[in-house]
Amino acid sequence: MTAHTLTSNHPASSLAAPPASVIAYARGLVKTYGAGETEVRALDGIDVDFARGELTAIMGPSGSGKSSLMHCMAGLDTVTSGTVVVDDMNVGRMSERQLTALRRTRLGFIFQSFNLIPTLTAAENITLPLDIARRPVDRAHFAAIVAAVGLEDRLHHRPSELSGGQQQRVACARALVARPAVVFADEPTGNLDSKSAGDLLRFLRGSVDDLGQTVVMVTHDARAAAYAHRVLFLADGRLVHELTDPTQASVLDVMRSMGDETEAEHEHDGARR
Ligand SMILES: Nc1ncnc2c1ncn2[C@@H]1O[C@H](COP(=O)(O)OP(=O)(O)OP(=O)(O)O)[C@@H](O)[C@H]1O
Repeated sequence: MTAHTLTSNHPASSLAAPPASVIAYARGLVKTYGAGETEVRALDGIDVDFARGELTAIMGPSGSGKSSLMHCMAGLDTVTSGTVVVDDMNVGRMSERQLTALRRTRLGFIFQSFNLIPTLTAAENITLPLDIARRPVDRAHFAAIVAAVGLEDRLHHRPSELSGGQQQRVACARALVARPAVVFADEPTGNLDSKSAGDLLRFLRGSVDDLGQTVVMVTHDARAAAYAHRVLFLADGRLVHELTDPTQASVLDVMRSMGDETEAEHEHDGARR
């Protein structure tokens, strides 16, 4: 395990070009909501690199900017200032049409609430991004992903006929089927029991280790973060800490040192259950 406090929120590092192993990065990323007295600075000058073929977790107290960072990186929200590059594309300079195309063809998404189409079967939900983009389905890749998430005998079921864990595995398969450059997962285990959460996290980590996928995951859960190669910690819209090869204990230690006692104690109780 390696831990260090980050000091990269300064202008000089904004000029540093990332190495080729970086698939997505932000430089001087600022995101504000509202204006005048009601302005909220959700991201306060973030410099960050996301390595190709790694699972990166983003943690931090409620309101620290985790979702804002993910949404800006994924072209789901506009950037106030700074640069965001994903898969060699400057997300901040793209039109809404280009962003839609980027999200459909180069990015995968997994949300806490699964976001499946209720009238489609599991198989149809999984291939939806390719069908919308009118791209052919690589049947061998489809079969490999479906087998990896253990959904072979559920492909013809609709979401209402699946458990929460199975629905999230469908969402995972959907995120991976188009071989995206990056999968963004926002609290993917937030609605799952601990067994289903463990299954999903093992699968996500496996997609990185076995398929070379890149995954960026926002989570409150120290157990989930321990599946990552690297954990980034946000506070007040800044990157304040980073762990490589984290364990649940090392993540909880950082959360406590950041004063995130409530979350840390909650996680500790959860770990004992
Ligand atoms: N659409 C919005 N309009 C106004 N303020 C917003 C909006 N979205 C986020 N914020 C504010 O920006 C800050 C960062 O929010 P963000 O959702 O990114 O934090 P978070 O770390 O993901 O929080 P949580 O863990 O509670 O989901 C918060 O102060 C939040 O209230």
